[in-house]
Amino acid sequence: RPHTGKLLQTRYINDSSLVKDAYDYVIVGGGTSGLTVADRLTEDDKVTVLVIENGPLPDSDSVTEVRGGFGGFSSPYFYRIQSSPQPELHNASYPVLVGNAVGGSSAVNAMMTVRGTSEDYDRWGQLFRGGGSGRASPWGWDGLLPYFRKALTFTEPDPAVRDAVNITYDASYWGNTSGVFAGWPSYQYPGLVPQIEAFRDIPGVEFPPDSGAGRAGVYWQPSFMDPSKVQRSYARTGHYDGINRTSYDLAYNSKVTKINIEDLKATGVDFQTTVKNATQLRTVKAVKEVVLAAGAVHTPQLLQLSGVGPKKQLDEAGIYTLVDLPGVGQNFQDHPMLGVAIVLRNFTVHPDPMDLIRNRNFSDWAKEMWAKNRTGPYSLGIGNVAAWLGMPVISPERHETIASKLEAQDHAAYLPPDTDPTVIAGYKAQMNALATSMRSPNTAFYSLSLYGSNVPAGSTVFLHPLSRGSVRLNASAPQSSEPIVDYRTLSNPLDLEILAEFVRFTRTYHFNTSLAAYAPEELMPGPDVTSDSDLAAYIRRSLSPSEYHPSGTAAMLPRELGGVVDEALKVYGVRGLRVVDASVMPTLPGANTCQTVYAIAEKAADLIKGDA
Ligand SMILES: Cc1cc2nc3c(=O)[nH]c(=O)nc-3n(C[C@H](O)[C@H](O)[C@H](O)COP(=O)(O)OP(=O)(O)OC[C@H]3O[C@@H](n4cnc5c(N)ncnc54)[C@H](O)[C@@H]3O)c2cc1C
Repeated sequence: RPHTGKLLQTRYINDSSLVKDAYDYVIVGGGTSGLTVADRLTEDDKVTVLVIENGPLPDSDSVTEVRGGFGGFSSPYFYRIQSSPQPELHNASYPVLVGNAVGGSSAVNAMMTVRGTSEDYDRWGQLFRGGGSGRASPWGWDGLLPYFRKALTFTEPDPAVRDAVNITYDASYWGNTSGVFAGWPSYQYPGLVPQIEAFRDIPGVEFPPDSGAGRAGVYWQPSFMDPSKVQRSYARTGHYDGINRTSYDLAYNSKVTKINIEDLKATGVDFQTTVKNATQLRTVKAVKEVVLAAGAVHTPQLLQLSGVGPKKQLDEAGIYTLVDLPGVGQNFQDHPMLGVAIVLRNFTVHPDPMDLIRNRNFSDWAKEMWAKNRTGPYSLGIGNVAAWLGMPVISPERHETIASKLEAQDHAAYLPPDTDPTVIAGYKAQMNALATSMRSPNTAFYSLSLYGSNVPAGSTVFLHPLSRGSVRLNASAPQSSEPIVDYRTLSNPLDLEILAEFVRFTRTYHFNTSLAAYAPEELMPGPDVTSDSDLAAYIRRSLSPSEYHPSGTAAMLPRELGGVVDEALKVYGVRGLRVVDASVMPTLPGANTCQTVYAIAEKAADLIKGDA
């Protein structure tokens, strides 16, 4: 057999002949959620699990390095997918970034570790309870908080850095039992302090005690970083490497092509492994369950390829429909980003991030600190402080009007004409829930990360967009091509009105607070761009549809609301099949998605164990 002893020892498999015929659970996708669930299930040594991962096993500093956070678009560990042209954005097409490696998107993300507010998760429960209290739901804030705690091991920041810039946190919102770490860099820029303080001049802005408190406001958040190694901490390091269990196999460079479903029960999967340009085809059986963890772009693709999805679309692709489930691939959501650039001409707080380039003494010191003991500015990722604010704070004057307009909309008009009535009903329920959230200060719609330089802020992020996109098979080559990803950005025109309020609020933050003393000057969109129509034109030119948080395409919703999975994450109409990844989020959380994915996966593992 063409394998090496080394591979057997580490239990990473890249030769499918080493895969056994059957496992208790077959997990599709060795990413953030897949490895978390696999680790937890194999804590019982009688349980056998195979994880099948399409991507390679990276051995690269580009994955582990924390410096700067997001490593750019050119990583070899992304799928190569371009969105369909976006009609509301001058028909531009955008890269759809998702990780393609052991560790999935957790291996390539920007390492910001945040969770949404309590209302974000209570809303999930409400959608199952006709708008009633979501708090009582297993997926409400109270139901999820134990899993947020379980998902990460929190470590405290260095006291000197903490005191220098007033980092606040409350460890009671965190846990210490996971192999995935939430850590802190050993350096922060001093300019962050006045930039945080300026928010005190804005009515309604709160300063919650911790990023994990479930409350909107301005707060510090850790990074997905192993503080002792000062390296990325992710699903692979936390839930696979170093875990010595012979019951836990991981086949990489291996693509699942189909879920096998017999008599409406998932019995296993077909997959192909690429070894030295040769392709091996295999089938493996799942004695108990097949668990989908392929992410929000590929999980719906795989369901559709296996005959579970909207019948009309499957017919077009020549795929026999086993279960007509109209919600599969619908309800696609991501966080759009809009640049607003305002420079503070008199801001002279140093060192600042530009000094790494401009100031020789500072950059020499930074290099020395890093070389000596991995401390200093090079231990900083994308940043650790941001504002997460609700619409009553962002737009005290207009939010009520926008919420009322949302309730009065003919919601079907903003989905494609052939949308199934159940999916429309789900969209309406979501929009009504979001109209309520728009009136609450504790659902963050807007976020702005701070960097401590004379251009204080990054892009504004739209945390609860109203537009919904889709992921569907490419009917001309369903098996061999990537799915068609359509963000449908700005398809609900109220999104434009909300984004215009974001620009106006970002101006307020720079010009009407203590930052005004630093001589702000607006570079983008520019001081003359003030009317609704000029702002809309700017937004259409500048908006990016994605912060790389694809979600919602196998939504946990009642079936009559276009749902794909129930509250136990089981796919409607098929036994022995669950989804455990970002696809199940019915609405996005008002936060980057990775921490929520870990919490969903931790909870999923308990649900699966409970049924075994
Ligand atoms: C560039 C980037 C930056 C980001 N920054 C942040 C951030 O700073 N903070 C944050 O909280 N979130 C961030 N995110 C989002 C976050 O990382 C994701 O939401 C989360 O990791 C998704 O987890 P998942 O389990 O749903 O999917 P993934 O982790 O993507 O895992 C899916 C896995 O399934 C595999 N797969 C797919 N199809 C198949 C198949 N047919 N057969 C076998 N395997 C398959 C994939 O290769 C992949 O490894 C970022 C994401 C990206 C891409």
